[in-house]
Order: sequence, then C-alpha cells, then structure tokens
Amino acid sequence: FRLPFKDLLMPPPSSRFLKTNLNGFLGLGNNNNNKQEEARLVQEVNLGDPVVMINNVPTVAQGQLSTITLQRYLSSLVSSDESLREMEGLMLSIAMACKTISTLVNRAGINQLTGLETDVMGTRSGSQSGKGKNKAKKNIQGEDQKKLDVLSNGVLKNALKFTGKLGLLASEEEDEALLIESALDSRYVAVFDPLDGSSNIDASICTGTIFGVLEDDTVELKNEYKRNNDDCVRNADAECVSSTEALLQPGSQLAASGYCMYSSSTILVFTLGGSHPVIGFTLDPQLGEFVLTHPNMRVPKRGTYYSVNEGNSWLWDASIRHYIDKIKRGEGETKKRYSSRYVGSMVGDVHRTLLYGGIFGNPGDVKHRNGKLRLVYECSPMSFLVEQAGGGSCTSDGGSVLEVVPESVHQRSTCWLGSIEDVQELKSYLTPEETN
Ligand SMILES: O=P(O)(O)OC[C@H]1O[C@](O)(COP(=O)(O)O)[C@@H](O)[C@@H]1O
Repeated sequence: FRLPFKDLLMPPPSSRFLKTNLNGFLGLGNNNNNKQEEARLVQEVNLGDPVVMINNVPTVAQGQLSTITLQRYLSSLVSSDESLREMEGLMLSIAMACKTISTLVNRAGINQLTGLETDVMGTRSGSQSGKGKNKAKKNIQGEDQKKLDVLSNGVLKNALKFTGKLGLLASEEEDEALLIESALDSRYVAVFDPLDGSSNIDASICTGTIFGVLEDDTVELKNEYKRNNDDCVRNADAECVSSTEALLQPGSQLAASGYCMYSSSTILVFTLGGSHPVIGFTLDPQLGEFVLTHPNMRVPKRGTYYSVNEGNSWLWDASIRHYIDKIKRGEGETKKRYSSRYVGSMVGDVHRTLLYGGIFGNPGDVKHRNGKLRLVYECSPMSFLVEQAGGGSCTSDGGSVLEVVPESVHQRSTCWLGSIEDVQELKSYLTPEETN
C-alpha cells in the first residue's frame, strides 16, 4: 500500500493505522472474534493497567515488555509525579516527529528525497540556457544541507512548536535560536540535531535525531520580547530569532535528552535525568507505536571496541594516538586487543557503545581543534545520556563535557563517551599528571 505524500508529514495515526491494517498484518480474517482480538490489543497496548515501576524502572513479566507503549509508560510516570506532565507532552511530540522522520528516511529513495537541498541560481544573470543552475543550500556552519536535513528539521520544529510547552528552540539546521511567541511562559527550551549523520543518508546507512530539553528562564525571554516592543527580529520565514542565553547552559543542566536511531529498527532512547533510567523503545511498524524494549540501559563498565575516525589519526595529538595504539595492540589496562567499529553517524556509534561498551570519540585535531561535533545539540545531550547510564564522557583535554558552558549555539567541542573504565583509561593519557 502507498501513503499519499502529505500523510508523511502528518503524525502517524497509530489507532487508525492499526484499525485499517492490523487485519492485513496479522493475517486475521475479518470475523467477529478477530475484531475482539484487535480491540483487546489496541486496549492493552495503549491503555492497559498502570505500569509497575521500581525506582522509575518499568518492571513487567518477561515477554510482556512490548505491551508497554511510550504513551503508557509516560502516563504511568505522570500518575505518580504530576510535575512531569509537560515533559510527557514534549516526549510524545518528539516521538511523533521521529516516527514521521523514520518514514521519510525509510522511503527517501522512493520519494526522491535523497540528495542535496538546492537553490536555483543565476536565472536573471544572463545565463545562456536561461535556466538557473542548482546550488547546494548550506547551513550556518557552511555544510551542505541534505533535502532530508531540511525536511526533518521542519517536522521536529513544528512538532515541538505545536506542544505550546517550549519558548525557545535551537537546531543544527537553523542559523539562529527561534523564539516561540505563543509560548513565552513555557518552562522548557529545546535543542536538537534533526538528522545526525546525514552524510550517510543517501547510502541508507543508519542516521538519527538527537535532542535535549533544558529548563528555561522565562523572564529572560519575555524581557527580550518586551525590549522589541512586543515584537522581535524575524528571519526569512518570519520566525522570531532570539539572542538570549537561555540555551547556553552546560549539559549538566539538561532536564532530558535522547536520540532516535533510524536503522534496521527505529529506536528511541532517552532519559528524564535525576532518578530516571535511560530507557529504549522500538517502533513497532505493525502498531505504529514505540513499544518498550530496553527498560533500563546500563553501559558495560568496560568494552573491547573503539569508535573514532582513524583517517584523521596523523592529525591527532600524540596522547590520543598513543592511547588508541595501546588499546588496539592489547597493551592497554585490560591487555585485551580492542577492535575498531565506526559508522560515521554519532547516533549509531553511541547506540552500539551504550549496548556493547567501549569508547566513541570525535577528538579534534590540528586542523579542527574542536572536532566536528556541536556541543549544545550533539555532545551535551549524548554525554548526559551516557553518564546517566553509568558511562563516562570527557573532552580531549580530559575535562567534563557536561560542565562546558557554551558561548554560542553552534560551537564545536571535542567529545569522548562510553564505558566508565575506558573513559578513565583515556583520561590517564590525556592528563597523566592528574592520574599518576
Ligand atoms: O566525518 P567524521 O569526521 O568522521 O565525522 C563524523 C561525525 O560527524 C557527524 O556526521 C556530524 O553529524 P551531522 O550529520 O549532524 O552534521 C556525526 O554523526 C559523526 O559522528
């Protein structure tokens, strides 16, 4: 069956999807008891009894995990902690956007959504053909934007705006932070990379969405708005741009962070910080719902994989080259030889590191001192998540990623994260004086 294109940008209609297609998927004929079975399934996955939580970790009988949808998990959390109600709305909107982006990514080749986002240039400047030349659009960091970068950005931006729970947002694909006039009183601000690893998108290699939610100093936002006579500076899309510092908070201040990985499965992994676990939900294509698959993700204390772009090793600091050399020769603390695993999509490499352990890094080098990754919407949200799962993270000078105070929304930062013992071993190379 084919979904008309416009439906791709609409929130995936889980129950309608279920109603129209479950029979087909489950190969059920359409007689009465199948209808009852269908109704029971809808009932159970969406509403069901409150989820039993021990220390905020959903605790269910084996084999029952997948009856817990994201919606059910969040409503159970809110039933025991009303202060999470706004976060529930935000997470459900982020999940809806990720479902939509997952569909866009899966069908990119079918819908001609691969390739670069372009501008038609020079029609008037007397070009012979009279036809303009397509020129790749670039984001503020000078990177070519993929069509799916721009589409995913639109999907997530609108999903967050529509919640009415966010006063400010920043994205890798937006030159400036955007003030949401209709929600200046809201409690939260959000940062995101709508499609991370987009250099892999046209080859259908895993990509992902990274997000972070911070508590907001609303007064600051309102004052800025007031200072502009209840108006604001607007960008080409008439959106309010903001120069407030509400987004420039260290990662340790995050109220929630996570990613959604688009790969052989679509997996949403996040934490609400504090006493909440790092938890993972897999998109069930039959139900169109995220169902619980990873109730309490913990990074193994030690791994046997390193994940870094070794193509740049000749440009690295000697201490980093020394560390990687030692662990791959089996001359590190464990005397085990480490294997290299590198997808080139941070979300994919971090997801594997969260599950299997080891270390992922974007170390920076003599050419790019601060590496390639952005602090506010890549390094901080991912470090917050990995540390919440019992792992570690640091910058290439051995400092804490989560304590770096951003000076600008798009600033880059070096970043290492993974198993706590692996990060500590790396730090012993980066700051020998501190560790000896
Ligand atoms: O090409 P390099 O230097 O290995 O860098 C790869 C890194 O860059 C990224 O692709 C940056 O992501 P974007 O696609 O969001 O710009 C990361 O996903 C990945 O870890």
